[in-house]
Amino acid sequence: MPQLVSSKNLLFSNQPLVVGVINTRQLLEEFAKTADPHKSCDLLELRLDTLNLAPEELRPLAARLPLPLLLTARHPEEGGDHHLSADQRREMLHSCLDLATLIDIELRSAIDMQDLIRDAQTRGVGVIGSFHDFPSPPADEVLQGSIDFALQFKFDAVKIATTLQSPADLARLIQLLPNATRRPLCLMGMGGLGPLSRLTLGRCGSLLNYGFLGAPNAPGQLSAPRLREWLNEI
Ligand SMILES: O=C1C[C@@](O)(C(=O)O)C[C@@H](O)[C@@H]1O
Repeated sequence: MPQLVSSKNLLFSNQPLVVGVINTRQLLEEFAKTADPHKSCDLLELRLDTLNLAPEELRPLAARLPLPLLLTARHPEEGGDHHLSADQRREMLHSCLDLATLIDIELRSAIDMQDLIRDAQTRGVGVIGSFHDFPSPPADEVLQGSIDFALQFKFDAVKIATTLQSPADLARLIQLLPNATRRPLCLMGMGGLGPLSRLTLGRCGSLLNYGFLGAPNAPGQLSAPRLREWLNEI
């Protein structure tokens, strides 16, 4: 069954949600014209760093997108495009904050971006604290420490994306989920075990599960429609 999630209750969903990534102008234009996108995903992530559009170009298209929006302007050291400075990323997020349901801020930028984080939360925009560790999952203490930091900083959800080298790495992520009672957790693997991890973690309680709409923007992503379909089936 496709899920109809209102912006307000999104972070309280008791079902795994699928995030479709929009990272090209072509996809942005296509989805701005789509009347019924509910089959493929529950919300759309706009990768502002990859799109790198001026607000005058971006806003009219973003305003026509038919699903709740998650805005991301990724830090260059966590996979962000165009080597954007903190000021540029803050400005990108700020210029579209009124259109957002959620924004994603790396935990490493929490202090730099704290005014934006509190501004967003005051306006009812949920803020995800994220951590991307590409080559392999860090030690359990680092994973748990990131979650604890995010909770102390009052992020509304925590997201961790990391390459998985073995099934044991996937098991370590699964074990984090039962501790997530205080805030939603969004966990995903990348690499060869990425697809399996996204299904398993989604079904074990990971809230936001990313899939591609055009071409993958991370190794190990499934397409959003397939992720949606398989999560519904298992
Ligand atoms: O952080 C994430 C997760 C992601 O990297 C993935 O692995 O699907 C895709 C990114 O667009 C998003 O910002």
